[in-house]
Amino acid sequence: MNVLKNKVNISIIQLAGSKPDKLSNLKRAEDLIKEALSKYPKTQVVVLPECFNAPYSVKLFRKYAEPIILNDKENSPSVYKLSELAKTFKILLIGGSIPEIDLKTNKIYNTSLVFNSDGELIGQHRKLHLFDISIPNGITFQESKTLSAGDKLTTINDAKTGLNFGLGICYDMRFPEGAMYAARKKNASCMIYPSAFNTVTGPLHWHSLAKSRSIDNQIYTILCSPSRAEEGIVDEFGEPVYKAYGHSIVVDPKGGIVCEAGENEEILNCELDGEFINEVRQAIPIGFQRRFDVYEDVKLKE
Ligand SMILES: NC(=O)CCC(=O)C(=O)O
Repeated sequence: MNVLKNKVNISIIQLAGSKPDKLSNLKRAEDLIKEALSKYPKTQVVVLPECFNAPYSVKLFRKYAEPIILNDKENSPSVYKLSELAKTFKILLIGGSIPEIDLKTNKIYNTSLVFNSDGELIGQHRKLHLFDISIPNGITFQESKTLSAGDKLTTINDAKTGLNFGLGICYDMRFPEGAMYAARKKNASCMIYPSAFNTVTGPLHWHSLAKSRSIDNQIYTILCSPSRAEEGIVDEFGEPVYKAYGHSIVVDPKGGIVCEAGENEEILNCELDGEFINEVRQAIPIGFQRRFDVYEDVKLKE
């Protein structure tokens, strides 16, 4: 089965660590999308990082959260802006993630929204695995202090670009099942993870995780990070709250790095090639060689 018919051109935007002013974060995203399209006019898909519109801070998620209401510039400025950008620039926009408030339950989520080139919301993913870790002398972060977890895996098939992909947010990439589900059950050609690793776990696992998700499933893996400002991501008082790793990256279905950013703001661009996925799958045919007769208990149910 052809997993991706035509090549798809994608730009990954490593935006500056999100500042306390939401509207200026949205403006920065707009400016860099414009720049991406002028540098890479073939761009069909644009990806932004996790929590690109607000400081990535457990204490601040609620303050910055907005409901997902379409066409409501006042109450949902980020949703409005993402839709407008997708439509204006005629792109499939993976809008990083934003803190979302569900007005019915008052719960807060870390949510990624996807808009097609008509500005229509065609998918949304609430971070499924909350980033709760505590590494002695390293980093402690407890998203679950203020966030609730989503309860669905997300795959999105965009008819206009032909891109069928799985969507996760950052820590979700540590759980291989989401990528397995997208690739094996939904025939996705890539996994896209708006992310914000940090300077402790980034050097440890970032590249290995991207390569693992690709090699296991013979798909592309795309990780989009904020850039690493020297002072880190700061709150409204200028206090550092998080230091993002940077190194946004695209890994191909064979596990090779297609492109990788450094630590500063940067735009990556590459093509996703379905033919290459087919070649890798023919050369190393693990898709047909799985022994579910032996490990039935970990089989994804048909
Ligand atoms: N924003 C996140 O989910 C960070 C995940 C992370 O750094 C990790 O090591 O996993």
